[in-house]
Amino acid sequence: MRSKLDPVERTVALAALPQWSEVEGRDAIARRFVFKNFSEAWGFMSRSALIAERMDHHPEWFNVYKTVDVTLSTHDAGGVTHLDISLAKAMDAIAGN
Ligand SMILES: C[C@H](O)[C@H](O)[C@H]1CNC2=NC(N)=NC(=O)C2=N1
Repeated sequence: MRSKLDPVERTVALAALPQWSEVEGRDAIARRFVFKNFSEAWGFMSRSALIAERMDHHPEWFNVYKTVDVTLSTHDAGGVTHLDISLAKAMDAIAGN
């Protein structure tokens, strides 16, 4: 779980996450979530935080009003692992897409 995905695993995993993209110059994936207002954005962050804590795997994120920019990478592994893919899927589900 905490080892980097091989190139084939990575291609397959990212194909299932069309809203996420590779980060330039870093082994990480990122997505922007835009909600109706701050309350919706904060609700998303609260729910995501509970999942992240349960997974012991935490997002890097930046919130301004109704926008949440999320970057996922496994620091221990120095890149994208199955934990990032799982958390990305969970965050998509929480956001409803
Ligand atoms: C001790 C604890 O398990 C580690 O520090 C966990 C916590 N959350 C983490 N989150 C992320 N994104 N990467 C990690 O390597 C990581 N490591």
